[in-house]
Amino acid sequence: GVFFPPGEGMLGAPWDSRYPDCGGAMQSPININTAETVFSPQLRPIQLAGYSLSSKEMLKLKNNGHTVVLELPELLAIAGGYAQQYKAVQLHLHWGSPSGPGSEHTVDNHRFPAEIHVVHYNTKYDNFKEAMVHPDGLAVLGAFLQVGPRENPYYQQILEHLYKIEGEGKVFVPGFNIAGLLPANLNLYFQYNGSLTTPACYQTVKWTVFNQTVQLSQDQVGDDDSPLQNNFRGVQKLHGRHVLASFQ
Ligand SMILES: NS(=O)(=O)c1c(F)c(F)c(SCCc2ccc(C(=O)O)cc2)c(F)c1NC1CCCCCCC1
Ligand SMILES: [Zn+2]
Repeated sequence: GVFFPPGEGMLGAPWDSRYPDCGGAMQSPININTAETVFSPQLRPIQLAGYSLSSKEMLKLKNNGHTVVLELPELLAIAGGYAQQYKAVQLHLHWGSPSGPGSEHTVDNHRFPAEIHVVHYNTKYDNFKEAMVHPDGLAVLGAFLQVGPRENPYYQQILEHLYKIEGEGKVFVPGFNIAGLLPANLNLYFQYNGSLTTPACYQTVKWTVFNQTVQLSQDQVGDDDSPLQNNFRGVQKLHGRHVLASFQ
């Protein structure tokens, strides 16, 4: 299923008529205007723990009608860069179509071909359903995907199974080093308080958007017959929020 026009639900009605938070003042995604980011030296490098999974671990890959979701074991955790501990829930992708790019965040109004989101929840709550309604409940690591000369073997571990879940299906893929889906340099990032970019748009996400991009081959970024296209929400107003940067 294709996503509906940004900010609109499947019935053509704006999301916030059914989900009030979708009309809130701390919504995501946003355009990151690099001239207005605030350098914050206290932002430490993001550290990942437990991301390198054995191929004995089987991970569920499913097409939920909006995106492709890889469910992640709670073994994966953010071990640095956030004040509290967060454990992984799932990762998913946002992409465009042959007619245009599909990242959710933009940088200086530049939209990238695609964007990966690795969703984590704060372990002071019992599970992500409980966590996602609390302001410090979720942490999402976002990275932009760009077209490069070489195939990305880590993304290939997911993309090679997509044809099996064309409809709304699921398949199990062997574990691999999930960190390979993110940029090599986790020190350079933007951070701000925002929301889920899909209903119910809970304003409970501390977003980290990496400055370095991930390279995939042209074939990997998507061809015109991929079933899911343009599943990104339009950028939202900052309403006075500041975007922090871990670098100058
Ligand atoms: N960018 S994002 O993180 O807001 C996001 C999106 F933009 C998304 F578009 C999605 S997929 C659309 C929502 C959805 C639909 C079906 C199912 C299911 O059948 O399991 C689940 C979710 C999507 F799954 C997510 N991430 C989910 C948000 C819903 C639940 C909270 C925790 C998991 C992260
Ligand atoms: Zn997302």
